[in-house]
Amino acid sequence: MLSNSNLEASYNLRKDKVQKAIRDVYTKIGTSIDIGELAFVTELNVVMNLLWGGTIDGDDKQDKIGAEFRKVASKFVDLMGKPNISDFFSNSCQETFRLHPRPPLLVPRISSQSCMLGGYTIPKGSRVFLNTWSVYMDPLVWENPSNFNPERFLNIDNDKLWDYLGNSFEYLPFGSGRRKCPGLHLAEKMVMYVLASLLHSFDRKLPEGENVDLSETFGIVIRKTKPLIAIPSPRLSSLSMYE
Ligand code: HEM
Repeated sequence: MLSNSNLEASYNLRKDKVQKAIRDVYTKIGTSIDIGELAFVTELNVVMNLLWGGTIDGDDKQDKIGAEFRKVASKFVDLMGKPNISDFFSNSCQETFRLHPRPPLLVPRISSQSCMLGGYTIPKGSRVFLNTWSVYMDPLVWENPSNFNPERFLNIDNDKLWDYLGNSFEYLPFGSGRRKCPGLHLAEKMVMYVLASLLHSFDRKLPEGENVDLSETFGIVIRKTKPLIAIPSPRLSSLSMYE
């Protein structure tokens, strides 16, 4: 829309609007004029004319520009209504916590009284391990559970609150109840902040001949079997921005 050729094509329109502004000012000689408002209104008039097109009689080019502007503007409005990159980023963290939970089992609990759970009797005093990893990999709970799909957390069609507070039993990356992770708010912010800062500040590549290997080794916490080694290079325009 604002390419040189399009601006060139709208030269007559711009000239008209500026001339009109000059004429207006001329009629107000000797009085005070708000220059900022004048410039703003003139620019707005040009844009509005481009937006609705066909301002200059019989000039096809103007119609084309108007149509193009409308297309761009409607795409923009459409985009504004959609979840943005920051949603996608936090959804990516949520999905990472699901697909790669740090502790596969929550802290063990002891049942304070006998109860029935999923058709099983849990006698009073039993030590209970909650295997959240197997919940996250259960196709009855998560569609295509082994796929990395941040969009599943977008909450568009479902009323689930996918937060970290431990209220949805399908998703407990920081546990639930009185023994849930006391570091959750710190961890939530730091993971996002550190990851976003790294992505913003550096490009990265793998060492020669290496591939990304996501295999994991089970334990009290799940670890990557092979550490991820990446070679960073600066992305920001000036080295002083890293100080
Ligand atoms: C991404 C980072 C982290 C994850 C995914 C995570 C996850 C968890 C999980 C699942 C539990 C078990 C909760 C339960 O059984 O209900 C837990 C417990 C715990 N976490 Fe974290 N955690 C993280 C970071 C932290 C940090 C930063 C701290 C401290 C500053 C912390 C301190 C603790 C402690 C002390 C417990 C034991 C709580 C208890 O048994 O009462 N964690 N964490």
